[in-house]
Formats: sequence, structure tokens, C-alpha cells
Amino acid sequence: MLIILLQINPKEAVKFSDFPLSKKTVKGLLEAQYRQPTEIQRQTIGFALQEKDVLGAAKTGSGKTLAFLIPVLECLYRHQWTAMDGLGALIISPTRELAYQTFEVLRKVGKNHEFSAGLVIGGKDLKEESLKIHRTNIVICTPGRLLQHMDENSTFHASDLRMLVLDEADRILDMGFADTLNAIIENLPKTRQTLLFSATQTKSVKDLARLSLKDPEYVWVHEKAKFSTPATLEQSYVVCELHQKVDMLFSFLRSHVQKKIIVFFACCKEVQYLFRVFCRLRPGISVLALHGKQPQLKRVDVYNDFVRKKAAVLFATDIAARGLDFPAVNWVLQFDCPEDANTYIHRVGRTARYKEGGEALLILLPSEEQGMISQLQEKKVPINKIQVNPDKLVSVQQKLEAFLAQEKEQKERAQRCFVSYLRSIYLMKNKDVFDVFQLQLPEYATSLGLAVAPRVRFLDKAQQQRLGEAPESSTAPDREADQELESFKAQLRGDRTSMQLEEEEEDVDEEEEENGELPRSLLHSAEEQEDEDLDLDLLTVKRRDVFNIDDGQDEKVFSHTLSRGVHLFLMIMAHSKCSCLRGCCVQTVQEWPQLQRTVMPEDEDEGDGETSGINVEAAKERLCREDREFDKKEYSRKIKEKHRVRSDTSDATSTTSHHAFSEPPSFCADTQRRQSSVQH
Ligand SMILES: Nc1ncnc2c1ncn2[C@@H]1O[C@H](COP(=O)(O)OP(=O)(O)OP(=O)(O)O)[C@@H](O)[C@H]1O
Repeated sequence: MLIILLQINPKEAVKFSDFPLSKKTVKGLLEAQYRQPTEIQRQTIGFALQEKDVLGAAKTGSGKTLAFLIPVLECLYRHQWTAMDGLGALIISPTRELAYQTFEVLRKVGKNHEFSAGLVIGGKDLKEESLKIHRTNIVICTPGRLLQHMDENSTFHASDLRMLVLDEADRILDMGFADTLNAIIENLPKTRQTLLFSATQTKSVKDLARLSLKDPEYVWVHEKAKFSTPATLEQSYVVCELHQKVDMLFSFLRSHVQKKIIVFFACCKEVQYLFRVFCRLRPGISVLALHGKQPQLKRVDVYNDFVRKKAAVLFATDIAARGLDFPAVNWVLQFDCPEDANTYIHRVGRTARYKEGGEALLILLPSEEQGMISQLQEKKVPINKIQVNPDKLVSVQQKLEAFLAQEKEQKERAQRCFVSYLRSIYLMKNKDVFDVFQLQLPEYATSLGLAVAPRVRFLDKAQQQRLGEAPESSTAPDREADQELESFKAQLRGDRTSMQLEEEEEDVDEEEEENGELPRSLLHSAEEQEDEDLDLDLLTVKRRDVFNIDDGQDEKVFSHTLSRGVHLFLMIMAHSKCSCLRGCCVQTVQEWPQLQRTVMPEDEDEGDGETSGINVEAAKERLCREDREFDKKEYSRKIKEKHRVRSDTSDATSTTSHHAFSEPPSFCADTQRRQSSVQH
């Protein structure tokens, strides 16, 4: 077989059927409308079929998911894997949403095979999973949960594992899972094949690659590309003052009512407030909102709604920035500056996916321009500066003032939006780009419809310190400011503070209100579409070619599109799909309906929390929290057991146990212990 494979030149493979793939895989691909491999797929499949390890990277939307799923199916097929053979392939994803999305693609393309597949992503009954995990052929999992199984499930073994896939390895490492991954890898057989995908080549990714891969083939599809974003993506930015941004957004939407648009904001409270007022402003396009403080069910509804609509705008936090595959998005508008160039690339990657065209507009404040544009330049992002035609800006300030005068809750939302935005800027690490002290606060408050700017104590205090003024620390408001600052520092360290918890509770209430009270008609104002040409030249004044990119790009621009699979992304969706899937459990790639029944708790914020771009922190915190809870339970179980043993007998074994659990083991400590024991 290997000899035949070596004769295949992946470069000549135009169709999937040009590879020596099993009929079942080719059929699954065709049925899912996948005919021609993308570049990352062509190269990865080529090497993987030759049983080589692969270290791969490619731009957003270039098809990395199939690049590893096809080798997984083929690997098991070639080894004539059966249900009786147990765990054959392990796919590790950084988040539950991505794991689920991958599972959905596997379900589609693998449906003609007879392998079983399951999701192991936490939030569910560990025991039930334990019974099934080693009997499942393909397991898609998040790292924390997998290690938990390896640690706690005595029957778990992966000794026959043939293939390991590490998807978005850089993100897994960013989330603080380096030790977890290392510990997992130590537990896997050395004879396996490994595919590792990473968007960036950091030192930690290189270390991981050294540990997990054997003589890997490097597949950097776009390494020599002139730009790091898709060639079919047109990118521009405008500079405007903070207080002009709301008008800018409204004017933009009014001139793009037939489009599908995602607008990224820095924090949940901004999304919550602006979503409500924009529904009332009726820009002529359906307005939807997606953020991490929404209950899971709501997120699913919004996701499905946005997938279905041909024209709509989705107000979102960075919860929607990475990995999610919304079909046919025309525009990505970044209302607030992203945390860094990587976040920028992931946000704009929600459009111009798989050969489709797309446009992206970034709104920058004057103080953000230089720092952010030089970061983008370094990252090879081609972006043009364009200017706004001030005559075309529609002011909505008076309308907002009127809304706020009518409704006290709306006013409070506006105030929270104001404070949260400032906080998100204050928390940004890159002070060359984000300078909260340069913001014109009274003007910003007015642009939100507020008569006066709310007092932001932490800013007053920080300003005093900045100016070197002696703080008058004995007053009550100052103590509050100190507490606030302490909380922010804790947030930066990734701690969860009581203030945050309070805010989360408050958010849930708010979300419930939002669900109940918003008239359906406000959500669907597209029906009253107005003249699309209204402000078409809003953004066309004095276009400046910042990177000299207009004179011919080195990459081919594709014009045709293929139909694409619509991926689902939330666990609750699995729950709602359970009934129909259970009905067809004779299907070849099976799932465990029970596994997907559990809804993620409402406070689980995969998204941004309070600050832009720190969704990674939130995710990390969530997974660690789960692991800590588990550790605590386990610790108390073992202590109880120890007391029982002590009372029964005083033999030496109980002394060993005492030393091993003399304090509650944290998840990381546990991992480190395990590693050192492996080394010894
Ligand atoms: N060979 C193919 N033919 C047609 N469509 C494809 C093919 N491969 C992938 N696609 C489609 O392209 C889109 C992007 O694929 P995928 O989500 O795997 O990209 P990605 O590289 O993982 O993106 P990101 O880095 O943003 O997560 C999906 O809608 C997928 O269905």
C-alpha cells in the first residue's frame, strides 16, 4: 500500500478521487458537496496517507478541518478498524464549540463508514463517558476533560491509538494547557501518527511539535504568500472619533441593508445596549446579537437565525471571532479595535471563506491608528485607509436621547455600556494602541444618548496616580476605587472576582428581560427595507492605498463558490438534535446521544467576559474551574476513604495515601506531579 501511495503526487490531485481514498470517504465527501481539495487538504492528505506526521498551518477558512478528518477516516479504514478495536483516533480541540463543529463535519463526511465517534468535552457525567470512551473509535475532545479521564478512569487506555490530531495547537497553548497536553501525550503510544495544526509558530508550538511529532513534514500553505489574509478579502479602515462611531455604524448599516454583516464589539455590555437601541432605530436590516452572557439556548437561536438569513447584521463579541463557520458573510465590521493583529485576522476570517469574496472594515480611533496599523503591517495584512464622507453620516444622538428619556432601564444599559467599554480599553495590555486617557469621555457619553458621563472611579484614581498626585485614600469612594483596581488586576491575572460574579448575575437577569420583552417586529425590521442606495458613498471618499496593494496581487482571486456545510457550534444544539439523531443511530458514524444532553451552565462564557479579546482567558478559566471542582470532589472522596481505612486498620498503606493527599491538589499541580512521576 505504501508503495502505491508514494507514487501519488499530491500536487497532481485535482479531485478528492485522485487520491487513493476509500470509496466510503469519497462518497461522503461528494454527498457533502466537497469535490476538490484545498491546498492545505491536498498537501496534508498527501503526507498523511504516506503515514507521515504533519505540522500544518493555513489561513482562516482554508479548510483545515477536512485536512485532518480525511486522514483520520482513512487511517482507521486502512487498519480495518472495527467497533471492537476501541479508540483509534483522538482529535483535541481548544474549545467545546470547535470540538462540536468538527464533530458535525465528521458526521457528514464519515457517514458511510462504520466507525463510532464521540464528543468528550466536559460538563457531563464523567462516569457515563468513562464507560464509553475507550470503546469509541474516534474521540473529539477538549484537553482538560481528556486528562481527567486519563487520570481518574482506571479502565481508560489508549494503547492502540493510531492517530492523534492537535487542532489549533497555538490556541490550546495560549489557554494554558501546555502541561495538560504534555501529560496527555506522555500517555499515548509512541507508534501513533500525529497531525498538528497551528496558526502561528511560537516557541511553545515548536516545543510541542518536538515532543509530539516524529520527523514531521511542514505544510505552511501560505508561508510565502504576500499576505496573511485571504486574497478574496478586501480590507479597509477608517479613523473617526469615539463619539462618531455610533453614527458611523448606523450610517453603514443603512447603506448595506441587503448584506450579511458581523459587527465586532469590545464587550458584552456594548452589544447589549447597542443591539437594543439599534432594533429601535430601525436601520432597515435585521439586527441580531451574540455574546457570552446569553443563555446557551438563546445563542443557538441567534446562530441559526443568522445562518438562515440572507441579509442581517450580527452584533457580536469575540465569542464569534474564531473558528465559527457562518455561511456567506459579506462584511465584517470591527466597531472596536481588536486586541492584537491575530484577533483582527480571526475576526475578518469570518468572511471570505473558502474562495468566496468578502469585505472588512476596521474603525480606529486617532490614538489607535499608528499602533494597530503597524501591527497589521508586520503581520502582512493588506489594509487600505479610506475616509468617511461627513455629509453622509446620519446622526442618531437625538433619537437615543429620546429612548433614554423614556426608559430608565435603557439609560442604565447605556451607562453600563459606557463604563464597560472604558474598562475594556483600560485592561488592554498594549498601551501603545489603547490609551484610555486619550478618550473624550463627555462626548462619548453624549453619543450614547446620555446627558452626562457616568463617573468612573477607577479612572479617576488611575488618572491621579498617573499625574503623580497623592491619593486621598481614606474616603469611602477612594476605597471603592481601590477595590475596583484590585479587581481589574485580578481579572488580568485571570482570577474571578466577586465583582465579576455580581455582574454575571446581573447579566443573566438582563438577558432574561431581553428574551421576554423585545417585540419580534423590532428584530425583523428588514421587512421594511428602505432605499439601499441611501448612503452608498459613505466610505468612498479619498481612498488611500496604504500598502500599495492595488497594482496586482500575487494570489489568484477565485470567483466560483461551492456549497458549504453549515456547522453548528453549541452543545445545546446537540441536545436539540438528539432526538433526530437517535432515530438514525444505525448511521455509521454514531454519536452518544446521552453525552450531548447536558447544557453548559449559563455562566459559562466562552466569549469575552468584560474585555475584548480575552475570551481565551474565560475559556481557560472555565475549563480550569471544572477541573478544580472535580479535584475538590475527588480530594474529599479520597479523604473520606482514608478515614474509613484508618478506622478499619492502621496498616502502612493508609500512610502513603495521607502523604499523597495532604492538601487539595490543584489540577495543574496534579498534572505536574504526574509528569514528574512519568520522568522518574
Ligand atoms: N474542499 C472543499 N470544498 C468546498 N468547501 C470546502 C472544502 N474544504 C472546506 N470547505 C468549506 O470551507 C469553509 C472553511 O473550512 P474550515 O472551517 O475547515 O476552515 P479553517 O481553515 O478551519 O478556518 P478557521 O481557521 O477560520 O477555523 C467551510 O465552510 C467548509 O465547509
